[in-house]
Amino acid sequence: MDKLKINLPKQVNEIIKVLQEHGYEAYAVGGCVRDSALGRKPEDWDITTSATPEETKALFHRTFDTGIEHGTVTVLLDHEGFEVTTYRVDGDYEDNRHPKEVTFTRNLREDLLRRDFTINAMAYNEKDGLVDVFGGMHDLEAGVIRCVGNARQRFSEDALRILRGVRFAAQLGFEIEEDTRSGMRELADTLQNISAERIQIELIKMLTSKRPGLLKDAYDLGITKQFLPEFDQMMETDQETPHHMYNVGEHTLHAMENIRADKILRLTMLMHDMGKPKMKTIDANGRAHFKKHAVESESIAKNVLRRLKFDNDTLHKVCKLVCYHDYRMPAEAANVRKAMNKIGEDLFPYYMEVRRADVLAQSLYQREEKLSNLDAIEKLYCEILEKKQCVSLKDLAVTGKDLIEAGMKPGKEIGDKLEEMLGIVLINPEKNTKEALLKTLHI
Ligand SMILES: Nc1ccn([C@@H]2O[C@H](COP(=O)(O)OP(=O)(O)OP(=O)(O)O)[C@@H](O)[C@H]2O)c(=O)n1
Repeated sequence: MDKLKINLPKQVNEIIKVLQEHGYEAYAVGGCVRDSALGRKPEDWDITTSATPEETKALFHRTFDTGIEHGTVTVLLDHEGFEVTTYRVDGDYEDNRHPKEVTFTRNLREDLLRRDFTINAMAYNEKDGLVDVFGGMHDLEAGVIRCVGNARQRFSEDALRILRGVRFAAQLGFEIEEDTRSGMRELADTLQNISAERIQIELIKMLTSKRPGLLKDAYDLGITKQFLPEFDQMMETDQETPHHMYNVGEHTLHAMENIRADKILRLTMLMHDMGKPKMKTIDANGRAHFKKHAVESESIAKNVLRRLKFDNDTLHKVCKLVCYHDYRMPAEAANVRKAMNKIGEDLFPYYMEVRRADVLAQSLYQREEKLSNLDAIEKLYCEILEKKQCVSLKDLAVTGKDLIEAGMKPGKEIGDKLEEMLGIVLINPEKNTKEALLKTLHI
């Protein structure tokens, strides 16, 4: 266990050695040690040291203050930046905009004790090898997420850790240890104090992990209620229809697991049915209906994405896909061209993935028909691309300028006419020539 050998990047080694030569301790720490032990390539390398930020800055030519109030200095070597943080005893991992008072220490063990989970509380350098005082390697091997020391204390230091715990379980396929779980449950409501930006980062990491279905665990622990009560409502809405075998929330979890790990796709599946709880009606036969739920889901998705401070590009794409997730059509080329126009050429392939994942998370009722309809639509879509057929104004054979030259007055009518011509071309692609389209002007 303690023979773990990590190939530290040469700059990390150099920073550690310079600090050591000047009488300080220094180690690679946290996620990079965890990922190396798992045989994964770390995303970034963090260094922890007994030197204060001022002492670190005095030893390197090029540094800048990344989060000096948190004790973090970035050292630049070979045009790359490496974060070097002074040992700390407070577990304050808040974003830099809301710094709390931070206490530094010269003791590595105390620093590790304040980290979130045992698997994230290991340090490494070439001189001492692995420093693993809280059984991180044991938990990595056993596949366990366990808080370092007292779980309630760790979560009180930073409530985001409650969500991080589920995120790591989802990413690594690990189980959450019992006491850590009960700490999460007890303190779940303190997640309310965490900024939307920090929640968003963890949520995306979790949704794009190999087990997005673990959101169910977050629901069971009272976690989703704190920042995504819309998901709880779905978990509490049954679907009494032959098309479904799960309630709305469970269907959502399956739909997420049936689609590839892409941020836009997973967010779309998470929110595609959020309008169902509100739109549910039951007919005289006891059968549930969810008319117009897609439009309602779109409006809820917009609110949720704004609340969680997502960027406009993500908001636009996800809302569009949510709005069209239930858009069905007979598999005929003209319908597919019209749908490509409505949904957008860039989003249409996503739309097909969304439809398929949705169907696969439904009951077997009419599944074969639904899937063969999607197969046929996909085939038509490929043919349309191959033949480079026009599905939007940018590929129309005439422009506004052509219409003016043909005698039309500049103004709104030009736009209307172009749309009308596009309508013709979507039905009959062979009419996409200047000659054929200008002829329609004189009818
Ligand atoms: N709320 C937090 C955030 C971070 N950490 C500590 O800081 C390290 C680095 O945090 P971060 O970069 O956020 O996460 P990683 O563990 O590196 O994981 P990932 O790269 O997957 O986000 C963690 O390993 C952990 O030791 C912590 O104790 N509590």
